[in-house]
Amino acid sequence: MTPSVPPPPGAALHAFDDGRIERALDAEGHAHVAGFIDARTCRELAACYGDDARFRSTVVMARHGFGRGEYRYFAYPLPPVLAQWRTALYERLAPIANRWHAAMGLPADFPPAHADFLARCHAAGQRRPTPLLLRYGADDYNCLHQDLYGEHVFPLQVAILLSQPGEDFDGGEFVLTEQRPRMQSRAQVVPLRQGDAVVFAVAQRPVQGSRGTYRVAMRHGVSRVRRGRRHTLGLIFHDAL
Ligand SMILES: O=C(O)CCC(=O)C(=O)O
Ligand SMILES: [Fe+2]
Repeated sequence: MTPSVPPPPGAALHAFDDGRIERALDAEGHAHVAGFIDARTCRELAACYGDDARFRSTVVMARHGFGRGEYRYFAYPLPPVLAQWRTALYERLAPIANRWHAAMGLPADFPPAHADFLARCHAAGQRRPTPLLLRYGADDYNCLHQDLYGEHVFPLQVAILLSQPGEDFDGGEFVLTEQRPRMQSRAQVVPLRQGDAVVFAVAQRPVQGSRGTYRVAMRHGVSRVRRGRRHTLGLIFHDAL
């Protein structure tokens, strides 16, 4: 595929253009992109957490039974680099999203440009931006969940680890579970390092079985942080009601 949106600064988009991400997504429902952004960019993004003017809302997870820790949703306009990454990543993931939806018997009509998909979200009342920064301290964790915010759902999302395991924090592993029909859940840990991204299914993915394709339900979360401070950036492609 020749992307029409050039790679934005600071992110290793080439990893998306050689088919490796697509093959991993098809096989496992997630793809680990090592070294997606550099350590300096990680530190700059994590440092934004305290900048109130950038955010539309703050969620204290314990208040909602979501876990322990905090996250903040960015306000529009997004910081330019996030807007560029969101646009460029969407364009690379939309063909995969369409193929997955077709395989699952769902509408496979995600437009090639993110602006057109956002216009669809906004017309349905999903107008609030969903990119977020998460912050965890010792004993914090994120319960298994699905980031669904309305009728319009783009089936893939991206998380980027901004802190360095073993230095900034211990524990706090990124966990994915999948549940096949009539089977117990299977967990996978993605061993992210600082600056790594994980692309993963928001809620479900197609799996090819001997009797055709079936849907597997996916959830993600974070195990307990044992020490230190952990920051993550989340990029979700649908907006929220
Ligand atoms: O902190 C994490 O690694 C998980 C973040 C998350 O739930 C998300 O980006 O949707
Ligand atoms: Fe999430």
